[in-house]
Amino acid sequence: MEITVDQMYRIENKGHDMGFLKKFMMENAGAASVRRLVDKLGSVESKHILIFVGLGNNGGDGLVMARHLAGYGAKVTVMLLGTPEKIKTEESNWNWSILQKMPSVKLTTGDSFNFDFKPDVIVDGILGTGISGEIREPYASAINFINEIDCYKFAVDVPSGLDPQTGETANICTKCDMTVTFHKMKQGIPKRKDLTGELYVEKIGIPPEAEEGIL
Ligand SMILES: NC(=O)C1=CN([C@@H]2O[C@H](COP(=O)(O)OP(=O)(O)OC[C@H]3O[C@@H](n4cnc5c(N)ncnc54)[C@H](O)[C@@H]3O)[C@@H](O)[C@H]2O)[C@H](O)CC1
Ligand SMILES: [K+]
Repeated sequence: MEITVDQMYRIENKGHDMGFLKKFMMENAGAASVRRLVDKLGSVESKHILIFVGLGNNGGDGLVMARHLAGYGAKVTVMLLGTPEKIKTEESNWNWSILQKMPSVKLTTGDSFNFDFKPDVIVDGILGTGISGEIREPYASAINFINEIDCYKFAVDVPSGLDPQTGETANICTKCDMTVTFHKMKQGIPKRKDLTGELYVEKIGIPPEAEEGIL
């Protein structure tokens, strides 16, 4: 069953109000994404993984992935597209503060993408269901950078720039090899397999009762 983006937000909020907090949904989203990635690649040990994170909860899922991937022995670099004070939600902030205590993960911020390594994998945690309008900077430059590099590309929830409701793209959009979306498929995503690559839906622990009155 495919659902709308509006239904997804309402289910998420209802689950949160039931006490299954968004930070737990985010944890499960990031963990499920890493499991899919590790299943696909076999091992990520010693692989250079570059994770682009936006300031919303799509970025928060990317921060969770950074912690899990470090646990699998990957060399993880996080590129936060903005300054830490601008991180929008409590759950993303919480995950950022954990990474600040983890020297195994390199944290970078800003809009200059001069890395001293060639990534084996890029994780796109820039924009998810919160996208609106044309892509603004520095997100636009990050999306262009991702599309110009030759490596394996993983999209968190939806390739950034793709509207998960309509399947239409903004001015630019990442082209990925795998996309993992959460809870249930959103209507626009499967229309664009050319951008998502392999597409999976993962449960993130939201009680089915949170759908009552919404689906
Ligand atoms: N489905 C679930 O139950 C869960 C989903 N999770 C993840 O959360 C994101 C949605 O998070 P949200 O904070 O609502 O939105 P985004 O991260 O997509 O974007 C937020 C932020 O981005 C800015 N923005 C919007 N449009 C543009 C644009 N065109 N150019 C530049 N910047 C833009 C704007 O400021 C927004 O505030 C979902 O996709 C999942 O990945 C949860 O982690 C767990 C539960
Ligand atoms: K994304």
